[in-house]
Amino acid sequence: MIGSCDTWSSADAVGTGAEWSLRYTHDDDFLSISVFIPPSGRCAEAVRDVYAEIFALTGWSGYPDICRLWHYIGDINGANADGLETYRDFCVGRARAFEELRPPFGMPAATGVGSSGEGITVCVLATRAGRLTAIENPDQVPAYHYPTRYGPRPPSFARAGYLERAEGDVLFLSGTASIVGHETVHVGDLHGQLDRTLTNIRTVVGGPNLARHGVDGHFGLADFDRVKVYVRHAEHLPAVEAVCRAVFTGDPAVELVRADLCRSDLLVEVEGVIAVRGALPRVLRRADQPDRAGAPTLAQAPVVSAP
Ligand SMILES: O=C(O)C1=C[C@@H](O)[C@H](O)C=C1
Ligand SMILES: CC(=O)C(=O)O
Repeated sequence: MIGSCDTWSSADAVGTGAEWSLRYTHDDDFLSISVFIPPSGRCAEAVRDVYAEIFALTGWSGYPDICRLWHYIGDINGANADGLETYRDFCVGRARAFEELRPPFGMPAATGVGSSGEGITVCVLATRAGRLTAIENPDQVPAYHYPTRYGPRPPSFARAGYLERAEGDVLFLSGTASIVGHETVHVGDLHGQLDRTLTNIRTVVGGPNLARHGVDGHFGLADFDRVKVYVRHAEHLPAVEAVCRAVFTGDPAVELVRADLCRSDLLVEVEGVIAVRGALPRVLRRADQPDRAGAPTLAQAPVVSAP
């Protein structure tokens, strides 16, 4: 299973290019970046440096707001050369980038899961149009405030991001799991973790929570246009798929993949996207989801292939 990012093949891509270690594609509204960090004994410094490149590119390219990131981390629960879990090493580098470089946007929506390949693949979606609001969940401690029992530096992401734009708003839901406060709940219980994950999602996208963030909207599981589910154990995939297809009833493109997760006691994680008033932006559609005009599109959402 290799973490990878789709790159655009759509004829609508305005441009593609490479800068430093980054590859990018952009259209009128979005900049899509992908970068691979080769495996090493420790990753924090390389992660910090790659994030510095990402912040620089989004800055001078005129797409200043990072609205979504995906991180596919080889051996995510393994130990680095110092015995620190790889994910925690990754979080140290990312936190340093945010603290030292202070990007102009709020904490972005993100996903951080395992990849059975080596190294770290980072995919970024940035925009220049619209107003981006970071969304938190009142039932969860913001990840960037997690205590040090989860690592020397906390993860740097928001529970969701809400992008208000003239063409139609977009809600980006971060990878969401069975965490209440800052603790994993229902350890060892797949259905308990899935139920809590779905409850967290309903809370994040519900009207009262969005209103607390100054966003006018009320959504539920049936409003999702795309859902991606990461499941730690392959034998759990059928049961998780049955539940997800029963609750995400808005005919979304539900994808399930086997993947390790950022905490060794997590069994399942769900991310998604909601298009508000209109179609999903082309960059967010799956390759097999032609747009209404029938033109093929290639979504930015990365592909984490099953083993
Ligand atoms: O570290 C992240 O960016 C992250 C990890 C998981 O909690 C989940 O995938 C969301 C984001
Ligand atoms: C671990 C996880 O999913 C979170 O921090 O939200």
